[in-house]
Amino acid sequence: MLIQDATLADGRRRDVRVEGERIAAVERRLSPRDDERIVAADGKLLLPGMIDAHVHFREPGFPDKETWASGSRAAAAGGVTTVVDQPNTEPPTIDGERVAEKAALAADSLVDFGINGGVTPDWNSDELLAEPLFALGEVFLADSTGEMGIDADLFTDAVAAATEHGIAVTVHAEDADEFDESVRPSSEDAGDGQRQGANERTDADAWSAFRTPEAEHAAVERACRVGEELGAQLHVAHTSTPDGIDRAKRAGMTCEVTPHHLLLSRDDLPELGTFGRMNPPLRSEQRREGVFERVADGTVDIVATDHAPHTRAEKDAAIWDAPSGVPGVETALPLLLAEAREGRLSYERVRDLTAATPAAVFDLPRKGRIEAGNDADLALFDPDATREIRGEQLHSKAGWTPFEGWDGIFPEWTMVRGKTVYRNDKDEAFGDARGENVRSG
Ligand SMILES: NC(=O)N[C@@H](CC(=O)O)C(=O)O
Ligand SMILES: [Zn+2]
Ligand SMILES: [Zn+2]
Repeated sequence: MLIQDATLADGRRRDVRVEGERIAAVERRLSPRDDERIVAADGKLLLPGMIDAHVHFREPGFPDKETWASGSRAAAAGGVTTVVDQPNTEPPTIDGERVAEKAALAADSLVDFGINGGVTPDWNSDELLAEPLFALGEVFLADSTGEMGIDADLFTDAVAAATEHGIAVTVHAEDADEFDESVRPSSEDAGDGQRQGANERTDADAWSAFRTPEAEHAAVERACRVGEELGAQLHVAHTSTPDGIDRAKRAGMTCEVTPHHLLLSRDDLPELGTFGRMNPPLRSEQRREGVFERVADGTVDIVATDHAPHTRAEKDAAIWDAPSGVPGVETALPLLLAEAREGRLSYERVRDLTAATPAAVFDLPRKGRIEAGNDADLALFDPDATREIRGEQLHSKAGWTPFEGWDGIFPEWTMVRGKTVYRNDKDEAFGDARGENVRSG
C-alpha cells in the first residue's frame, strides 16, 4: 500500500509505503508499484497512532462499564493504536492466572494492547512478574476505584521486586493522610473517633477540596524517594498539579497528564457535577494552566487518558457516592489536535506526547514513529475538519464525556500493523483484525 502525499507532524510532505505489518519506506516521492493500493492523503496529517499507556477497559468484572470490544472500538475511532490496561478489574490482575485470563479477554481487542499487573497484599509477585507484563501498575498509594490502596512497606517491596525483574512501575500518587477530612460528611467517619465533617459539603467541588493537591505532592515525593533509592524506573500516572510534575521530574522519573487535567478545572464542576469526579480530582484553573505549560514546553513526558468509564446511572449520584473516573480514550488525540490547530501546542509536541515518547519510555522500539521498519500504526487527520464532541456518538459504553460540545479533530482512518481498524468516510466502519499483546513474541 502506498499512502501518497501525507503531511507529517513536523510539516514534511511524504509518501509512506506499507508492506504487510510494517512501514517499508518514507520518502519525498515513491513510485507506485503494479497493483499497489494507493491511498491519497492529499496533504492531510499522518500521525503515528496514539499509545495510550493508561486505560481501564473493565474486563473481567464490569462489562456493563466497558469491554475489550467496546473500549478498543473507542480507541480505534480516536486514532489510538495501542492501549495499556490497568489491574483494578474484578478479579484484580495480581497473579499469573489473572494475567492469562485478562489476555484471553483482550483477544477481542481491535488495537494492540499491554497488560499491567497490580499490587495488593494478596498479590503473587513471583508469578506476576514472570508474566509478559507491560509494567507493574498502576500501583495505588491511596484507594481509588477498586480500593487497591497499599501501605508504604508493600509499595517498597513491590518497587524492589519489579526493579529486579527490569519492569517499570507506574504509580497512582495520592496520600490519604493529606486528604481534608473536614469536608467529608461525618457519616463517612471511619470509626477512629476523629471529628469529621466540620465543614461538610455536598457540592461537586467538594471532591477537589477533599483530595487535596498536597496529597499528590506528598505521594509523588514519597514514591520518587523509594524509586531513587532502589534505582527503579518509576512513572507517575495522571499527575494533576504543577508541583507534582516538578517533583517527579526533579527525581529523574517520568510522568503523564490526562486530557481532563490538561483542559478542565474546578471551574467546570458546577456544570459537570459528579461527571467531573475522578482521582486525582480536577484542580484550580491556576494549577491547570501550570500543568498545560508543562505539557506544552516538554516538561511532561506523555499524555495518557486514564480512560475510566462508568455508566451514566452510576455517575448520576451524590458527590460522595458516585464512582470516580471519566472516559477519554476516543477524545484525547482529537482534543489535542484541536489545541494544536488553535496554536496552543505544536503538532510535533502532540506526536511526541502521544506516540514517540510513550514508545521510548515503555520500550516499544517498533512503535511511536513513522519510520521505515516500524509497525504501520497510523492515523490520518484533516486538521480543518473539526467536529463537535457528542457523548452519544462515542463508542465507549459510558455514552457520555466530560468534553461534551468541545471541538475535536477525529481520524479519517486508523491502521494497526498495516490493517485498517477504523474508517469514517461516508459511514463509520471497523475492521475485523485483532490486536496483539505488545510484550508477547
Ligand atoms: N481515575 C479514576 O478516578 N478512576 C479509575 C482508577 C484510577 O485511575 O485511579 C477507575 O478505574 O475508575
Ligand atoms: Zn489512578
Ligand atoms: Zn487509572
